[in-house]
Amino acid sequence: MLFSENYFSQRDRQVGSIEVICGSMFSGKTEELIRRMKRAQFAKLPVEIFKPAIDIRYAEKEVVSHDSNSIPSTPVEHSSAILLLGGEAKVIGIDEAQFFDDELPNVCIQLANKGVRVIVAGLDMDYQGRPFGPMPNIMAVAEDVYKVHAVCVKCGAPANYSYRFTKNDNVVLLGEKESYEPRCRHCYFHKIDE
Ligand SMILES: Nc1ncnc2c1ncn2[C@@H]1O[C@H](COP(=O)(O)OP(=O)(O)O)[C@@H](O)[C@H]1O
Ligand SMILES: Cc1cn([C@H]2C[C@H](O)[C@@H](COP(=O)(O)O)O2)c(=O)[nH]c1=O
Ligand SMILES: [Zn+2]
Repeated sequence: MLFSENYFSQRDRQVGSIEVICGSMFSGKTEELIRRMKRAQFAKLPVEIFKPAIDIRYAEKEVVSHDSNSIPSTPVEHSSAILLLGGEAKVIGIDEAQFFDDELPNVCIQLANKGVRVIVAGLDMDYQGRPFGPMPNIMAVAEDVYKVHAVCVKCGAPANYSYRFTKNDNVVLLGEKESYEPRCRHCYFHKIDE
């Protein structure tokens, strides 16, 4: 059984927790976040989902996967807004966490300490293979870290890296398949057929 489905039955207390879903682009992070949030809704738990306001790729007020699964969400500029807008939610989902500010780990800790199950999805690494934004610090304080993998577009192996082929050095560059592809370690570092 997943840790995430076991969280609220410890001696009749509602126990808060932090779960992280991480991996490269196209690895299924958003689908896994949506799956967990919908299961919480089936359990009739009050839920809220947040995403950074800059992420307007598919929809302004929805979290949308590359496979077009979606769930309503609230865009916020700063992580502190999650504390204000979380209300009475027992389960809080946060997508594209790599784009949030450095306060996000602290926000997650405060929520979990008051009994909220916090589920965070985000890129663990940027296009250069470096830890991305607040993700490493959230992973450090999480009870559970679940790493998912895409399929390497070059060789079909599990992909751990997001390869960017658009010439742009900014760490933040919103995009999809026109700018990025998932690659395994070998195909990422050997830059197969650039
Ligand atoms: N190379 C690939 N490997 C795996 N999934 C891919 C690939 N290219 C497209 N997809 C699609 O992306 C979906 C995952 O989308 P999503 O959950 O939004 O990923 P993430 O949030 O990690 O970017 C898969 O179910 C699949 O339909
Ligand atoms: C690697 C990398 C990605 N981005 C952007 C590109 C997309 O808009 C998101 C990731 O979305 P996904 O749901 O994980 O597919 O992040 C970026 O800005 N910088 C990067 O280095
Ligand atoms: Zn490969």
